[in-house]
Amino acid sequence: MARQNNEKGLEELRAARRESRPYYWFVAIFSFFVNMLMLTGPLYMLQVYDRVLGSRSVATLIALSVLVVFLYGMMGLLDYVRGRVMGRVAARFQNRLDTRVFDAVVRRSAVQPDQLAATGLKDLESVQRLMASPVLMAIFDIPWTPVFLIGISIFHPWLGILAMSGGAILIVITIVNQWVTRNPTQKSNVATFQAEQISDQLRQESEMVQALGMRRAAFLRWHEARAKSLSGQIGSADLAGSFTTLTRTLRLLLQSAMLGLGAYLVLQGELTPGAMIAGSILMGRALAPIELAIGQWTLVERARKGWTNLSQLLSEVRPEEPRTALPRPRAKLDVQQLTVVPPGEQQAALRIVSFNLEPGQALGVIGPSGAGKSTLARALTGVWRPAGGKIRLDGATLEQYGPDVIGEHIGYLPQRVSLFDGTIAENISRLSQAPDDQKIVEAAKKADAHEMILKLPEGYNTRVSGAGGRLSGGQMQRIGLARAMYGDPVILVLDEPNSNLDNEGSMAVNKAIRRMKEEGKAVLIMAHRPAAIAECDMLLMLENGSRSAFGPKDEVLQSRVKNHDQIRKTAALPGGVR
Ligand SMILES: Nc1ncnc2c1ncn2[C@@H]1O[C@H](COP(=O)(O)OP(=O)(O)OP(=O)(O)O)[C@@H](O)[C@H]1O
Repeated sequence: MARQNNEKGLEELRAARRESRPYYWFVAIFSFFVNMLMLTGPLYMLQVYDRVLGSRSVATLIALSVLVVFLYGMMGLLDYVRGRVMGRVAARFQNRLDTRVFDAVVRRSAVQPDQLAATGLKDLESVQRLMASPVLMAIFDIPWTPVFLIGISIFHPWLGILAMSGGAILIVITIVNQWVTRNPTQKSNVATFQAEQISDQLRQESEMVQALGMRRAAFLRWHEARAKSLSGQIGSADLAGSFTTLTRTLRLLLQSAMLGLGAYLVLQGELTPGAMIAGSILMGRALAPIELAIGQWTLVERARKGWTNLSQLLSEVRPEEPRTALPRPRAKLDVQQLTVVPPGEQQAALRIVSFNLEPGQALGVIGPSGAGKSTLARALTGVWRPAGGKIRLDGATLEQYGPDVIGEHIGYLPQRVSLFDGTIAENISRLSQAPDDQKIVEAAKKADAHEMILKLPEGYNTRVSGAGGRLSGGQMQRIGLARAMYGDPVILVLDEPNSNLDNEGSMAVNKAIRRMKEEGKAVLIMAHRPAAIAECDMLLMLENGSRSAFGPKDEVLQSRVKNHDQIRKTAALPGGVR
């Protein structure tokens, strides 16, 4: 069932892997020669024992040795080249999927920040690591194992039987290893991930941890997760280690057993001493790839899990369809019967809400905490998709524009502004590859942040961090407003713009709203405070996710006052509302 659901993602991963098919052939052909050249050692041994020692010819020994040096040199070269090719194939695979996986991670994190989203990029890296590792090369070598085993059988059938039984035991150990280590490895990976998450969060909130005297409690919480992760890691390393030791010991034992059996056959006159030594070496070569695979099983297991996670992520977050480019819209917003269900929730946070906004208007969205104001802002900026109803910008639904284009047309100032590591200019230009200085300054001026930025030590080149660094809450909000206005959007969505602002800051926001209106654009302001709706012409009241009033500001306010009076009067009557 899960396989079925992941089919689309699997197909994408396989397509990316298929792109390097010619290189796999190249590596397979190189592997053929490498494995043929692996016979150099046993054949040299055979010749030295059976020919050189018999004939006592130094010249033959020198000639053979020169040949062996050359052949080993060739083998080393081919092995090195195939390793480099696979390293590049792995990098190519990762490169091909980087954009797609990154996009899927960002889109999923916005609506469902779960483990699948958090580990997406690491999952891709784990697959890439396996592809570039010697384990994958071992897969190209494993088909040669039977060939070597047959080679041993040619020396003597009994030697062949012993080698094949040894090989069979190793294969059984590989299967048991995979079966036994899968769960502990996965559990340990999950525990490690949780410990990392806790430490990341505590680091980000270090100020609060310090200020509230939470250091000890925070440490204990992290330590508990860390201890779980460590014990998980030790457990799975112990398990993996015991299998590695078991296989290594078994291989050494088998090699000696081969020698012992070979010696017996030599004594019986059924085998030459050269064949005895060569058989033992050949068996070592035959079983080496299996031993390598077992030794590196954690890598294989991590990549396998990564592959499954990626296929699920890519199946659930499908690529965006290419869209026909639409002309720059007018500031006409039409919201019809909008219902929004927060990701992972059953209950709608907005229910059948309709309203419209014309160019040159500002709409205040007010209502108590939890009424659905931020939910509306997220839906209008395309972060959360409507579960029902439509949002139309100048006639076209938001999906018809595509997420990046929507960002250009609808500027958004979230309730909690956070900046990215970089300069203020880079932040205002939304980390654009080709930032336009003129547009940056223009946006800052519109947000009335220009003077404030110039006063900072390095002006627009002042570096800031995720949490703002040296900036105050109000300064961050003004830079957030400039970022929202970068690129001249037609609609501006401001979620609680005044929450961190002083009087001057609030006036700056009001000025920005006035200017947008004069330019024929539209603004939506989600607000608690009356100061924030001073510039609004229209008012939308939300209560418990539903529209309780919508219309010109004064009318809505008056009707609310009337209602209020009415309620008060009713309450005053005997038996009225108490
Ligand atoms: N990410 C989320 N996941 C699940 N539920 C959410 C999420 N965000 C908001 N909600 C729920 O949606 C409802 C509306 O929340 P919303 O943030 O839109 O309210 P709000 O009017 O903006 O409140 P405030 O004025 O306090 O910011 C709440 O019941 C809240 O619990």
